[in-house]
Amino acid sequence: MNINAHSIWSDIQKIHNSVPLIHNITNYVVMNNTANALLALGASPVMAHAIEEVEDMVSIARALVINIGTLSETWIEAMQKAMQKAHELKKPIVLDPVGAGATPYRTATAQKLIETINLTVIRGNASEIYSLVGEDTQTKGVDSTQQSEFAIEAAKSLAQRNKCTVVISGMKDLIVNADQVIQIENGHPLMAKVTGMGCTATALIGAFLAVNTDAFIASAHATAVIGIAGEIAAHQATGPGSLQIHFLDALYKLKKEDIEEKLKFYKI
Ligand SMILES: Nc1ncnc2c1ncn2[C@@H]1O[C@H](COP(=O)(O)OP(=O)(O)OP(=O)(O)O)[C@@H](O)[C@H]1O
Ligand SMILES: Cc1ncsc1CCO
Ligand SMILES: [Mg+2]
Repeated sequence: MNINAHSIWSDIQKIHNSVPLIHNITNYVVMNNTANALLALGASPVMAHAIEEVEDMVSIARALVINIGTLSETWIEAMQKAMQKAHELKKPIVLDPVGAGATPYRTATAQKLIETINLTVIRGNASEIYSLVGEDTQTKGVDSTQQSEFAIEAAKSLAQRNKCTVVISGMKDLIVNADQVIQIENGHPLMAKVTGMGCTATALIGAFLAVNTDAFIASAHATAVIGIAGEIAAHQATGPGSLQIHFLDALYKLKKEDIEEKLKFYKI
């Protein structure tokens, strides 16, 4: 399977034209960042975690984004309820296992959510993905202690076992399913100095899943777009503060020519 500027642009246009509602159950830290990124991309975000409304919200949404960044018991219940409804209605679900591998509670919760139903995509950094297959690793809070390649076998087995796509983010981004791997080399180190860039990648994957039923390609497209927008933003920014602002503007103003010029990916 291949991705190119044309296939990425075609998905972006579908997002612009259909403005898909993306239901996010996400953490307090990044709610504002990920909602703004979804808007800049052309999607329509809503953050809703009350157990009383998650089924109704997911029923009108085109994709569900689950993020365990600031979890507690009632949130987990709401996540499971939303996931079950999404599954019933055949809507795509993307999980961000934030901090899995940092505490047993986070690792066990992420694993429990994965077992709840078949997810469409799981995206995390290398430490988080590695921890999901029961391997002992130390995630440093929400940050990875490993390079992306470290988690590739874990990602493959996770993808195979759960019939899903797995995205490992970091300096290199790896898009993994049972029988193929794409490496995307867009992005900039300054992105790791802004909280929630990974959570933003997960939310954008949600938007691409809403318009593209091929989860592997949709994930690769979203990952390339965040990397390219991050690269453009980093060249204009003087530090993490201005990077955030420039990132939203770059995402909003992204052109097909930018993708043609900057897209860097390899099949491995
Ligand atoms: N050193 C780097 N070089 C290039 N891009 C990077 C680098 N580090 C992170 N990125 C990019 O930043 C984005 C977030 O990836 P990262 O692995 O930092 O997520 P994360 O650890 O889940 O972050 P968070 O928990 O803060 O949301 C990805 O798009 C990734 O490609
Ligand atoms: C810093 C932080 N802590 C919990 S969630 C979050 C956002 C980045 O993952
Ligand atoms: Mg993360």
